[in-house]
Amino acid sequence: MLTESDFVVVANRLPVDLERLPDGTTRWKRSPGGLVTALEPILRANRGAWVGWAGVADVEMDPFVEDDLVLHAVPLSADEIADYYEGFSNAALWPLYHDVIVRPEYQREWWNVYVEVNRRFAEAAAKAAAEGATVWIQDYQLQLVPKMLRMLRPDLTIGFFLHIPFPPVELFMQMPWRTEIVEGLLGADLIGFHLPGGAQNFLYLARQLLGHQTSRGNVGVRSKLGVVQVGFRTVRVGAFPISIASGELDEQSRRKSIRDRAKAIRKELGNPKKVVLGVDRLDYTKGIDVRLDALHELIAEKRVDPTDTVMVQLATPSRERVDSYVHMRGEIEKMVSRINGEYAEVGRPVVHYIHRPVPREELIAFFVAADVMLVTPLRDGMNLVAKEYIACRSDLGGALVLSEFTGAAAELRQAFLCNPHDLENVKDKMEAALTQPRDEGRRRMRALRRQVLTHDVDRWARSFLDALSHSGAAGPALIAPEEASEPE
Ligand SMILES: Nc1ncnc2c1ncn2[C@@H]1O[C@H](COP(=O)(O)OP(=O)(O)O)[C@@H](O)[C@H]1O
Ligand SMILES: O=P(O)(O)OC[C@H]1O[C@H](O[C@H]2O[C@H](CO)[C@@H](O)[C@H](O)[C@H]2O)[C@H](O)[C@@H](O)[C@@H]1O
Repeated sequence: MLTESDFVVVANRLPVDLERLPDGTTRWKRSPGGLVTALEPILRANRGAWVGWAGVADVEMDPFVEDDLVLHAVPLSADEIADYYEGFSNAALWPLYHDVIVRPEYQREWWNVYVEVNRRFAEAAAKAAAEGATVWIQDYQLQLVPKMLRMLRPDLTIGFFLHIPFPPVELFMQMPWRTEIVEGLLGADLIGFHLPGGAQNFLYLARQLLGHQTSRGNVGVRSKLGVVQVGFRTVRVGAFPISIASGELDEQSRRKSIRDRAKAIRKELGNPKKVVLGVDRLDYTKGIDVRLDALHELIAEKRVDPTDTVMVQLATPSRERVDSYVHMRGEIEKMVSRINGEYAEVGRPVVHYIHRPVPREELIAFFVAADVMLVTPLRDGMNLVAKEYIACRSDLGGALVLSEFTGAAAELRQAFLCNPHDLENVKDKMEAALTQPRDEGRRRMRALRRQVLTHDVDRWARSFLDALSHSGAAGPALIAPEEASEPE
């Protein structure tokens, strides 16, 4: 029988996905995102557990251990996936929080199921947590869990982190269940956002919408936390920009096998003078259409030569049953065909488009191979791809074109920053990145690397958890991994 844990992470997804194989059997596939990499040492040192959905419908099982982590699978039926995940999370909250790039749909039935599923996650977390434990809830899919969990388990220290932007107040006010959401979040002891702006938007709502007393000064980055007084409880609000396991990626990208593969990729692309790369989930927030439009016009204006420049767009399928994603996929694929139809030669496409996830090592080789990385979201909470590209460029080569509307732009100031709503500006920045003098490129990349290598995901997790351990109702601080004895 598994014991209760002193540190529990609650996220929509488990760090493993259950795969159903053609012969009817199943297996767990590890999906080592940045979050699990960052939290693994703390999870291990604190008898940690992870509560989340297995990625497929109707998985009901007792808690189990996988790769030394205790996993609690929260079952979701096919209808719940449609209403809670595809519906309320990804067709209402996601577009609302990303500047209503597409119109959010506020369906009452989706909301009811969102409440029900949040309750199930809260109950699972309450079961997994030991007396006085720390529970860290992740992201927009679970905004009601902090309050629900506090009602079930007032002894816990509860943190919440939002991975996507928290929208301007005027947009948030569209949400029919806006009061419930702000109240849900206020169940936490510490609420984290990527940027101070998100934290300040939230403080304003806590004050104006719910009438709580709040601090009024500016929130800092990993400093100067805001405060909301909720009865006798003090809730803290702060900005903690997430990052990647940059040291590990730097090390991997230096390996000979990766360098050789990067050369081979350039060769397979026909050894063009310039390789331009995009790497995204296929999501309308990512501005894949913006960069294709820009490339198309640059070629038409003869500012880019399609015989010596090649673009590769790696696009992981995402949320494929949500209408806006289906529509956008069609649009992107038309744009790729149009550019190739007008400018490609037989056997030499201008845009290579791959609608599949790429294995990690291959992805790193693409980062090493690319002269220009295009990250052009219309809005993005952080954007880890931008940081991954930089971590992979120990050669100080390459150039990053980065949208000002990403969280990453606040830190990566030496990138070619662009406004994705201004196509001429995107074109100018792409051209500047393609033609930058070598020394300027090295200077920019050196500064970008200094930022990314000193601010890794471990620092992100520690800064949040340190602030949480110092928050009002906090129990004992978590054990730092180096203080803990080795697991048996
Ligand atoms: N085509 C792809 N193949 C493999 N991994 C991908 C692909 N596209 C994105 N990824 C990975 O998914 C993660 C995306 O994180 P991020 O840029 O923060 O955006 P989001 O979480 O919104 O998708 C990165 O770690 C990136 O390397
Ligand atoms: O779980 P999915 O629906 O397949 O979506 C994948 C994840 O997308 C979002 O990522 C965000 O978090 C990143 C890390 O903080 C950040 O860099 C990025 O800007 C965000 O978009 C989402 O927030 C996650 O919950 C999803 O799992």
